[in-house]
Amino acid sequence: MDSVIEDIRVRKILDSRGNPTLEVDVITWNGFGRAAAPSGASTGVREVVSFPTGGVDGIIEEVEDIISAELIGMDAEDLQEIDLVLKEIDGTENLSAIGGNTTVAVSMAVAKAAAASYNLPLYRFLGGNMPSALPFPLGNMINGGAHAGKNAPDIQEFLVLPVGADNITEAVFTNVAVHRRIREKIAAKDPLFTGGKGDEGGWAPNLTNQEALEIQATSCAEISDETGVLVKPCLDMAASEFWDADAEKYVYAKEGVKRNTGEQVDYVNDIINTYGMFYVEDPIREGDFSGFSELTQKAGKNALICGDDLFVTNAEILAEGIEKSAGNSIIIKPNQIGTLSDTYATVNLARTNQYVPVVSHRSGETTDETIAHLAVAWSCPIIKTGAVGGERIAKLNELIRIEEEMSNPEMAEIKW
Ligand SMILES: C=C(OP(=O)(O)O)C(=O)O
Ligand SMILES: [Mg+2]
Repeated sequence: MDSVIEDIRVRKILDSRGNPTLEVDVITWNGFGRAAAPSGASTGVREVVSFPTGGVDGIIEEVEDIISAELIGMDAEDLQEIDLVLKEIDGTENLSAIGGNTTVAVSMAVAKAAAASYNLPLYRFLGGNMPSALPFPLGNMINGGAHAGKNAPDIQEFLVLPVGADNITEAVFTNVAVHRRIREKIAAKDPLFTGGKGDEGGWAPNLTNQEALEIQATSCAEISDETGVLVKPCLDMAASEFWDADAEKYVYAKEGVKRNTGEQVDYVNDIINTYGMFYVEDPIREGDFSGFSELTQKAGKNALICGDDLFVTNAEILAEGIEKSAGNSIIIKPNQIGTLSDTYATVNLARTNQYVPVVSHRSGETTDETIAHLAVAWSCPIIKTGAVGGERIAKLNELIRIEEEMSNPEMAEIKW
């Protein structure tokens, strides 16, 4: 009774790039949940469709009525059933009728309303009896590729992971210390650097990939020494973005270098060994399971080889990856698959096969903090959600609050 849905509101709001997105309110007899959908710039081709043709404006008039007609009167606790109804309302394989961003915002708002109906925080409602592990924050330091201007590096994200942090506060402030140090080093190298940032709050400098790698590595080493908290360099290469399908080469425009798949595998393996990379996401283009598998064989003991565009949070595609030993980690973005139930199924499959699940933001975000709760509830040991910027710190600060609330908090164990 407490969690029976009484009303649903859908509105158009801004995301961090200034694009429209959807926010959904779900009101139950004794609770309220609000969630908003993010959006990607370097999206995987097998993701569900965010919005149908016409975007948010094309659906905003009718979608509230369509969803309300089915969901009002249902119990928000029955999340799996509600997710099935959402998929039925859409009626397509890839959620292209009402959009995966619509379904995911409703799905998350329903879960939050159910939790609120019983006065529970979302991480406890979903995670059961008192989860106590906090994820390590994978913080974005330098932006390139589709997330920055044309003079920035080809590699999309230079990230860091404070693996030596004892608690979440120490972890997020260590990341910020590296972020500041990196700015100083960029400015020392390029007197014209304006301090401009990319979509996820990392610096957007006029540097080659090589220069950015050096600055990232030395900043990590210096901050590790100064703070005593070991912080490791990581990357999201988003390699599909610079794969030339006709030439069958990875095109590094900044350096004027082209690499075939074998050369790309060797290049990434060298980077992992040279800089002690802890984590490399999408080092190989989407669809190339064998390239992923070759790199995982070479480097997978030393580093996490993570699939984002490769897996698109889809359990069926992950199953194919597991069978082919492609990667040892997976990015988890709820709006790539469209509902919380399907997101959870993918996390579960990953965990039972020793793939490290990394809950992630999108490059276009809102101040919605839901993913912080998902990472804790589902024991995902890493969360990728930037280091600075209002829409990024919304999640990081929520983790600080969650840690404060726990009776015996500890940092998660990252093992594979
Ligand atoms: C967060 C990412 O970017 P986007 O949201 O643009 O896919 C990513 O590629 O991991
Ligand atoms: Mg990615």
